[in-house]
Amino acid sequence: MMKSGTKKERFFYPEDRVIEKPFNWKQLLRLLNYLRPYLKTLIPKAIVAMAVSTAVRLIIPIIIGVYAFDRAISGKNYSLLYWLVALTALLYGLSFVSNWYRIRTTNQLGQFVIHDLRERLFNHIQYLSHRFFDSRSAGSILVRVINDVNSMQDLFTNGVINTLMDVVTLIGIFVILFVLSPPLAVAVLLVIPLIFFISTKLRRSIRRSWQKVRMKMSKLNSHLNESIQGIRVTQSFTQERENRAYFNGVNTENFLAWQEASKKNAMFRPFVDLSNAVGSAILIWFGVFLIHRNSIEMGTFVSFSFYLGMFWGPISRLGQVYNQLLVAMASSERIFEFLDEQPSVPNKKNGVSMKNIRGTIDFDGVEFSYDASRKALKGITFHIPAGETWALVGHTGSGKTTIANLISRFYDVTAGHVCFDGVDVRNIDLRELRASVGTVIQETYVFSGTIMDNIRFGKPDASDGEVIQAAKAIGADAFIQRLPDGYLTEVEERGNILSVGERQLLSFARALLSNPKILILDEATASIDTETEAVIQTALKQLLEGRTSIIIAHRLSTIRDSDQIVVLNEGDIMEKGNHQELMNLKGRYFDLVLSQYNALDGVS
Ligand SMILES: Nc1ncnc2c1ncn2[C@@H]1O[C@H](COP(=O)(O)OP(=O)(O)OP(=O)(O)O)[C@@H](O)[C@H]1O
Repeated sequence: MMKSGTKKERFFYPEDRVIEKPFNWKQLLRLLNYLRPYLKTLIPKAIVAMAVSTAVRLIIPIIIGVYAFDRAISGKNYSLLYWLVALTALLYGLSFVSNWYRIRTTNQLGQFVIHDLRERLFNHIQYLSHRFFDSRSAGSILVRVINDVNSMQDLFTNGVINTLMDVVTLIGIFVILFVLSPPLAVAVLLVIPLIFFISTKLRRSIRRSWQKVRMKMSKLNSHLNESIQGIRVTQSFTQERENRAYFNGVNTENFLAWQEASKKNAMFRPFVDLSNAVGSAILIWFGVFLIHRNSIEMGTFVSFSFYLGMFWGPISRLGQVYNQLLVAMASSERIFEFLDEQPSVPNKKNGVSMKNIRGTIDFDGVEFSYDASRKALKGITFHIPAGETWALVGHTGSGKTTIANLISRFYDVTAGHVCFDGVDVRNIDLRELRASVGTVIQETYVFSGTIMDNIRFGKPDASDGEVIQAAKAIGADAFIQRLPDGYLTEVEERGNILSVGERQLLSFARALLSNPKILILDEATASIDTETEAVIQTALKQLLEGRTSIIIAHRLSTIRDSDQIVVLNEGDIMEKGNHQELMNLKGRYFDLVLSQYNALDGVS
């Protein structure tokens, strides 16, 4: 029987996301900086709207209590009462408009800030180097750009302006209560600690429980996603039962977390009612006592009951803002961590222009390590004259792709130099460098869009005619014509409707159209059948014409005509020469060729 520990490892989804972080002033200021573009536009509008609605809310209880009750009704001054009713209606109207305007502007403000932040984050991530993506899954990056940014929406929409409004309202209420009747004010304020407890402690505990539910839910999602994506492998290895057991486990965890959260949630409303009841009891008991003693008038009592109802909202929201802040601290820390990440391959300011590159490539004592523990390249030196085609061969893991990665400067060398036309790639403008190097890799990425768009990817201004010409030259036209809408067929992300070989042809056409001076074909013909290969061998000749090319291939038949073949072994060059020279040498290359022919003989 399989040990449960092994089982857990198979489906491991880290729950490393800390939901809350302690309050940090510096980080808050950095966050608030995102409000800066709106300091002269939306923020003043929101503040004016907020001030008007707060003032109206504070005034109305006095008009009703002190003026309507004590002056107009007690004094039987009915014309005053009519005026007061009209005034109150007007003020409520004003409050309605200003509130609507405040909510609209604060929502806009929140959306703008989130939009800016997300745009900035995405832009920044786009320019980060391969090393960054090596150590992170696409999912974890996605979570930061979507969820972490989203979780700050509340803070920017409701947090900033509403906090100001709530603070002003609370101070206003306190001042008015103490002016109206200090003893009754003290008595009524006794309820505040209870409200505070509910709105912070209880609410936070409820919120954490819901967060736990969300985390379990996301674990469930991850597993579901993996299960569906890998269903073919699961079924072929008959692992459905294992899968189901794990899914049931996570599903139950999710259910239990939900049960706990809803139990706590159920306590919230009764506690709110309790605090209202306690407040009203104090007001009635002590208020009536004070009326009896003629210390306050009826109107003051009425105003107090209005204000008592107004406590709950601001205090509760202020408690919530604090919680929002703690969540924003955690999310913003993760966002800033990405924003502070500098590309490990920096673009040099005023780098050398490569617009008229000839295309010589030099490796001079190049060493490279992906991680400190082992070297992927151990001192490689070669000189590729412009326009030549070189092939890299060698066992899996011998460093072929690494050489290609260094030519495109996806990584920087650990020691030595990589030069184009004698200029170290670190001194060349990165955009121009990458524009000069075209790469066709085995796992061609197909973007959602039409076939036409996908070929046009490397040269967005190419005309339809140019695209079709490139596809024809590479022998891709035939299969494209067979698709339902030809060049206008929509291919989903990752191009599931295309075979691996077809995707490969697409990327050849893409490379031909972008017309790079240096071309790297990394195992590019591996998934193409021999018949198609014959077609594209001819096309390849055209593709390689006038460019410096590096072909990485396991299938040695594709590289026979290369000017030079470099045989790599564990990050070192073992042999170098053209096909005939290396065959005469009867060394590693000879063995490789022989073993491939023997394998083919065995098949036939
Ligand atoms: N992103 C990476 N992070 C860490 N190590 C890596 C990374 N990419 C490759 N390696 C390691 O570097 C070594 C060289 O890998 P490279 O991809 O250059 O081999 P290759 O000759 O192209 O192999 P293949 O023929 O299988 O494509 C291997 O040992 C590999 O495990």
